Amino acid sequence: MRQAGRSLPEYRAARAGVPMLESCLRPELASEITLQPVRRHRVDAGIFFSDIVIPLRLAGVGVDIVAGRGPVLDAPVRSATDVARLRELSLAPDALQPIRDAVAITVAELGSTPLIGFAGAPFTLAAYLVEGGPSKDHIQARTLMHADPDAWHDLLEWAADVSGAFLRAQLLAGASAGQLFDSWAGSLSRTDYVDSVAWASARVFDDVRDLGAPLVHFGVGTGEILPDLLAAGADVVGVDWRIPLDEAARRVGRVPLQGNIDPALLGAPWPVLEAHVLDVVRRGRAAPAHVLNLGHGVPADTDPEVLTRLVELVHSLPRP
Ligand SMILES: Cc1c2[nH]c(c1CCC(=O)O)Cc1[nH]c(c(CCC(=O)O)c1C)Cc1[nH]c(c(CCC(=O)O)c1C)Cc1[nH]c(c(C)c1CCC(=O)O)C2
Repeated sequence: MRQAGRSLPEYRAARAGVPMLESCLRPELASEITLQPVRRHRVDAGIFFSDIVIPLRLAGVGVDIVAGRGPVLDAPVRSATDVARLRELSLAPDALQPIRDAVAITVAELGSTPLIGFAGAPFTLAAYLVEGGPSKDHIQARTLMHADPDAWHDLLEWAADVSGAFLRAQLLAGASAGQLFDSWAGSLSRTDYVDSVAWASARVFDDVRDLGAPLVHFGVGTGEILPDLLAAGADVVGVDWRIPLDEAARRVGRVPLQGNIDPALLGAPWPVLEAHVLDVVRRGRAAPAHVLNLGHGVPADTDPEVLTRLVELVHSLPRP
């Protein structure tokens, strides 16, 4: 349950006075925040507390996370010249040390509970880099894709390499699985995804495949491209809340699925949420395996008791 920590008072206490990206780069703090929701909700795996823009920051890109808004760049990357300047930046071997340290501390504390590592997919990172911040339709990024295909290629290649290094560092330090978040891939036509984006996500998976960890590929609004997310090299396909898992299984074939509780229902009365969770579990049986989670992040105002109760409900169900 991504950003489960954000709804916790202990998260807000730990983060008090520390900027978001700074908290990701203090290994003891990042580890503590990763462990908080695992301790409280007794979920079956933790997700590493970090952010998709951390490898950009560590490579020297001027980026910050503005509360309530998201990642904001000092200077957007709009032209071939901007891309060439970006490509002069790279991750120094030592730059990822705080990430390795945080993962190592966390894995030691978690014991037999697995840790999921993650990275942002090149398109989603490019969407932030080109737009300079969060945007609705990622128009400028999608324009650059067609206006200057060579610059687009070079931008995605660079993003794939820093993201791949970020994910690889987590897996080498002890994370048990890796998830690639292409949060904004749903804004692309299928043709654009297949022709101009999928190769770069495949490049990230290729960077870590030799490590043998299961790899999850997730995007928001990606019902039309689920088979393409699989084809990029994933072992598991993540599904948002928009299509039911039995339909997702029909689209991707016999592949493990992850998903897809609608985050909006966390604020609904318990019987409504309970019926929804049971329906998700029932439809998930159409896949050969199902990793139950939310279709997207936990809303910050979610009552933590609801999350704990949801986990208890799922643990009480008979295993297939
Ligand atoms: C697009 C994206 C980002 N970051 C991430 C994505 C991809 C997943 C997705 O589709 O949501 C991924 C991410 N971000 C974070 C994690 C770590 C795991 C976790 O805490 O759940 C993960 C896996 C921490 C975080 N990343 C962020 C927070 C919230 C910080 C806070 O409010 O305290 C956390 C816990 C901030 C962030 N970072 C980003 C956004 C859009 C925001 C929200 C801005 C806001 O609304 O305040 C970029």
